[in-house]
This record gives sequence, structure tokens and C-alpha cells, in this order.
Amino acid sequence: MAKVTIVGATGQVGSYVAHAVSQFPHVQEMCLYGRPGNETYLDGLAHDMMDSFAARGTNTRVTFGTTPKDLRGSDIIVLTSGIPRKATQTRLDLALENARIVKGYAEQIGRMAPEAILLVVTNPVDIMTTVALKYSGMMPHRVFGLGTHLDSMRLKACLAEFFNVHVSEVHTRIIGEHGDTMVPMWSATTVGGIQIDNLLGVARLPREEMIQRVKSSGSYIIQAKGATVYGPGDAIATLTRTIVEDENRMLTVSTQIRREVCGHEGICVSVPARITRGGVFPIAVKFSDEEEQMFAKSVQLIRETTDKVCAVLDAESRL
Ligand SMILES: NC(=O)c1ccc[n+]([C@@H]2O[C@H](COP(=O)([O-])OP(=O)(O)OC[C@H]3O[C@@H](n4cnc5c(N)ncnc54)[C@H](O)[C@@H]3O)[C@@H](O)[C@H]2O)c1
Ligand SMILES: O=C(O)C[C@H](O)C(=O)O
Repeated sequence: MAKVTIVGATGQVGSYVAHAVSQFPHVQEMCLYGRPGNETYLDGLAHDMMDSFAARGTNTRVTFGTTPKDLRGSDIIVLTSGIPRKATQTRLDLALENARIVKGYAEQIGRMAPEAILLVVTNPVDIMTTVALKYSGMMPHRVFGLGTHLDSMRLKACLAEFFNVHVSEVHTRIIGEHGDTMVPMWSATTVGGIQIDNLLGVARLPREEMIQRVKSSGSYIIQAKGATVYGPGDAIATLTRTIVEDENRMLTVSTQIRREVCGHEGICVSVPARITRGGVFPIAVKFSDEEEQMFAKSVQLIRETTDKVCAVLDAESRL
């Protein structure tokens, strides 16, 4: 049984995730965590969720908190606090402002719940995952980011539509940055268990167009309705369930890589990783030459931005 805490529960993504995750049988307590001053909102949210659970027959206990001691006893913490981008911005535009928010929460979590597993959602997620890892002082396998799991699901939806099959027939993965330098792993893409290059219809597959659609999906949805909620929310819920129920799945999430991935190390970026109740562990994989080159560019961009952001945070801490 597990206590799951959603930091940023007053936000659009946080509140949806809290509701979605509470349905899983092993979630005993759902703690809605927010900033001091938001107690009334959080209490209202807790009551609204309890009504929903009564209607659905869910037995999860809902609590809320705004002070660090409320984080104690958490098995999984999902960090969604931060500014969302406007349709005209890139995720990288949010880096410094959100890094300050993530640093503050990471320090609290590192003090109050160092044994929890921390799932970072705040954008730009790869950079925020390194910030969370660094300032929480937690073990690398206990801190990971949503990364390209959402992008992989978006590509899966495009492929299912193109091949006119149920989504469960499609397996595909995207690695690298949750952003413009993301890398589709066509080498690991199958439909009905068949590698796509062996499918006769594949010649017509508009690969570049599909990847552009995945890359622009977030900004398209933000422009149309203000925020992406259900896509990320259910991607986060899947990852949380994978941990709580110890499903031992291999998914692409942002995790600190060591030299096992193309010789890069010391940065959080999405690669295939084993996700268990004990934590998240990157897997040594051989990529195609093209994937490896594209992945190197993605790592370089993330590293440059992460270094800049951490230098500012460190300078501010010394003031
Ligand atoms: N990684 C992904 O795929 C993904 C998907 C969706 C959203 N996101 C990111 O998640 C974050 C939240 O998105 P949202 O749509 O829920 O936004 P939202 O505006 O609805 O919610 C923001 C949350 O952050 C909190 N917050 C804002 N400023 C804060 C501060 N200075 N200190 C502490 N808390 C603060 C708010 O109280 C609220 O709980 C954004 O950074 C967004 O880009 C990431
Ligand atoms: O695009 C965004 O800013 C939100 C999120 O990263 C997404 O891809 O839905």
C-alpha cells in the first residue's frame, strides 16, 4: 500500500493526476500538496474527490497539506508545480523561473521524504529532473522525469491511426529531450509485433510529418484550449501505477544516465528505463547510427541549459 503525494495539486495537471492515481487499488492515501494560502482550495478539492470516490467505489483516503511535514511518509511524490508555457513560448523559456520553484520543493522533499520516488513533471522536464536530483540530494534511481513517455504515446496514437489498428498493437519509443530535439526510435517500432520496415504499407508512412505533429502537439493543444491535461495526466498515472504496483515495465523516461547510454553521463534525459517499486534504472541499449547522432545533439542542448540554470541557482544560494 502506498501514500502518493501530488505537489502542485491545485494546478490543472496536478488535480487531474490526483484523481486518476487515486483509482489504483494500492494507493492507500492521496495527499494533495500546495502552497501555503491554498488550504481552502485544497480542502474543497479533497471533498470533491471524496464524493467522486464514493460514486466510483474507491477506498483511497484523501488528505491535504501545505507544510513540509505533510510530505513525510510519501512513497511516491509527483512534482507538477511550476509555470506552464504560453503557446508562443518554448518549454526552455520556463527554465530558470521553474528551476527556482523545483529547487525549493526538491530541498523539502530531500529532507522530509528522501526514501520516496520523485516523479518530475514541471517543464522543461529534463532540466527540472536534474535540478530536483541535485537539490534533493536523493539517490539517482529515486528521481526521474516524465520525459518522452508522453511523446512516445503521441507517436503511438499517430501510428495506430495510420495503420488503422488498435493502439495496443503499436509499440514505439521516443528518446532524448521532451522538446524539439527528441529522437524517434524507428528501429524499435512495431505494429502487430512486426518491425515497421517489414510492413508493406510502410513506404507511405509520413515519418517526418508524424514527428512534427508529436513535437508541436503541446503548443497546438495549449493554443486551442489553454493547457495539456489528459495526455500528460494519464501518462503520469501510468508511470505512478507502474511503481506502486511494481509492474517492472520498460518505458522511456528522463533519468540520470551513466556511461551505459552511448558514453554520455551525468545528465537527465529520456532513455529506455526499467521502472520498479525500487526505482528507475536506465538500460544499456544499442541505437542505430542516426539515432545515436540525434541523441548526442539532444544531450548537448539539455546539458548546456542545465549547466546555465544550475550556475544561476548556485550563485543565488551563495547570496
Ligand atoms: N512534462 C510534461 O509533459 C508536462 C505536461 C504538462 C504540463 N507540464 C508542466 O507542468 C507544470 C504545471 O502545469 P499546469 O498546466 O498544471 O499549470 P497550472 O498553472 O494549472 O498549475 C501550476 C501549479 O504550480 C503552482 N505554482 C505556480 N507558481 C508557483 C510558485 N512560484 N511556487 C510554488 N508553486 C507554484 C500552482 O500553485 C499550481 O499548483 C508546468 O510547468 C507545465 O509546463 C509538463
Ligand atoms: O507542451 C507543453 O508545454 C506541456 C507538455 O510538455 C506537453 O507536451 O503536453
